Amino acid sequence: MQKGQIRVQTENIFPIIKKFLYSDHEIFLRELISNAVDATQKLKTLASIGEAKGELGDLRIDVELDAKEKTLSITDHGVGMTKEEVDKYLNQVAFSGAEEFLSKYKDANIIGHFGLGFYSAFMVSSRVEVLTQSYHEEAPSVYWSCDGSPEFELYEIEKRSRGTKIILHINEDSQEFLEANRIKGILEKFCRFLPVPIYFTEAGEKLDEEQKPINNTNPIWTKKPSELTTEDYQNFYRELYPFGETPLFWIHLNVDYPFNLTGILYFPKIKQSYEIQKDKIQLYSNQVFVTDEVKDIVPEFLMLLHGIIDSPDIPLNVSRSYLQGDPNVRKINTYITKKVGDKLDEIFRNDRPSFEEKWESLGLFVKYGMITDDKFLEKANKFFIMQDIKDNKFYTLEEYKMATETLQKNKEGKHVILYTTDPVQQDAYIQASQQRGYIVVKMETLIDAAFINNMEMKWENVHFVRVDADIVDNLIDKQEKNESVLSKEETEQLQQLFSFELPQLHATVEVKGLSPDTPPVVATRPEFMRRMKDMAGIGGGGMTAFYAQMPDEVMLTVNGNHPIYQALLKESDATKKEKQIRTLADLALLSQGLLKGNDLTNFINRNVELMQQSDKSTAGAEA
Ligand SMILES: Nc1ncnc2c1ncn2[C@@H]1O[C@H](COP(=O)(O)OP(=O)(O)OP(=O)(O)O)[C@@H](O)[C@H]1O
Repeated sequence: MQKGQIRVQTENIFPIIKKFLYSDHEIFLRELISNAVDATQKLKTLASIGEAKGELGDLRIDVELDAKEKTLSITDHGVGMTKEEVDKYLNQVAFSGAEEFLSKYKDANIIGHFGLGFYSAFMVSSRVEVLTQSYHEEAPSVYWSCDGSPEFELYEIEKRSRGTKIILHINEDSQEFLEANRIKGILEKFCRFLPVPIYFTEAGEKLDEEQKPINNTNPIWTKKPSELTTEDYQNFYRELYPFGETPLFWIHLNVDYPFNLTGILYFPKIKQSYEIQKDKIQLYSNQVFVTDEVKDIVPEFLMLLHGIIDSPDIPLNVSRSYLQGDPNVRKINTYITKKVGDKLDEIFRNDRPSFEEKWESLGLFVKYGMITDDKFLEKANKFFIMQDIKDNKFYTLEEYKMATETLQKNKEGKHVILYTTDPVQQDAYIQASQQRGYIVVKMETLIDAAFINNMEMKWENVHFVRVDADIVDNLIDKQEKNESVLSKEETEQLQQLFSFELPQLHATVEVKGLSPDTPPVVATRPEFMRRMKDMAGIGGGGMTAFYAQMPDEVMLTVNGNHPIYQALLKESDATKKEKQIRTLADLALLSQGLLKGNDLTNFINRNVELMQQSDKSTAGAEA
């Protein structure tokens, strides 16, 4: 029997491991099962090149819980270890790097706590025993045991069958790991797609002939896309997210150079932007679950996708801040972005109707991507589409520019994209625009305000104008003059009549000669101010908070050419004239949703009164 001291630089590493990984003790099981899987895969490789002889047998891994004995054991039928190997791997290797270990794990924000390996067993055990038989048949079976102090025992034992059994004597602080449900939960989380079948049993439980492994050893992302059907992809999605709706489509990732990455990304169906859940992508490393916090690994805008990424080339034992600078991670980011762009482009070109049908969900990813990622923007410029409110027709940017070339270019030669954020509320303005032959597109989602601001900076020669930002004559700023039929005196008189106080509003009045079929008063809200208020509304920081405090800005354009003023200016009853003027202004405010509370009540009362008066006068005329 060999007794000895484990060679460590730091006297006792275990309390330190415990301290650093306090919240993540459960990963010991992932580490031990990963080792068992590695040992099994190694054996298969050796057998395939003729180095391991004889029957391989059932290469399963068994996790057994004995709550009475307070043990948890993991048994594999892999390569096993000789006595020399146990000495080399379990005694020396893990401990020689104690200092390196400590410096690595000082940063608590480590991605996967990977590479902690066998010694993580001591986080939860008061003693660890190893019984192992190497695939070299002539080598004797060995026993190793250690209680977490640097002392260990190592000796030969009676011949066992090939493989390794690790017995953990669960310590006082870790009794939770003696609960079957806790263990099942951990297995479900980390081992769901491991490539070797894993079985869980409790001591005393009757052995079930039909027992099924807890894992799916052959998840579809490891297969070739050509072998898979639509149904396979949809079923796998359901396996991952049992409550999810059928995804719109998916991308099968598969590269082996210059880095190794496989996986499937799904585009989920989204109806409302507030439904978006980030952190739905799971990161795996050789089929071992690592994390579902993929920030820094996946481009920000693609965090809205669902699915799985499996890459052994993402460094997992480093801190997140380090990860951003990692060249592999940067390449992976670029690759995924490119793949997503290509896929969208492909669907757009091959099946535009289906692309348009999915735009309600897709639009969100695409716009988010265009805002945050210039490489993606380049691609997306070709398949980004906008929908005409009139006939629901979709336009790409180029198509829109072409369709509006003659009517919607302003005096600087910029293309003016007219949009609505609320087709019901802005109906009057939309109709006015459409009468001019303008194309008004929908920009109704939460992301659109930011999107518009961004694209005005990124797209050349494009200017967005909300359909109610100005009177229809001025929406496309062409600097054309409208002649007014009113005399200078009449204009001044009108200006005077409209200059009453509007509480809570900052109103500017202007008398202009518009076409006679334009309403008598049009209320508009200047684009810039309104955007700032919208941004403040969704919590934009900085100056937007200041704009939130400001009263609503409104421009009242009085159409001097409207026939109503001919009669109104001649009205001798001053009160009646005042009331009518006020009502015209209120109607305009009403169409902008700016008439509220007391003003709205006054408006109603005043109108009823006006109607009664005209009733009386007609009644009087009849009498
Ligand atoms: N179940 C096992 N069967 C055979 N060999 C094993 C087994 N478990 C551990 N070993 C040996 O012990 C070595 C050290 O294991 P440990 O888990 O500490 O590190 P590792 O697996 O090499 O790397 P990682 O840091 O990724 O876990 C392994 O490389 C392997 O050679």
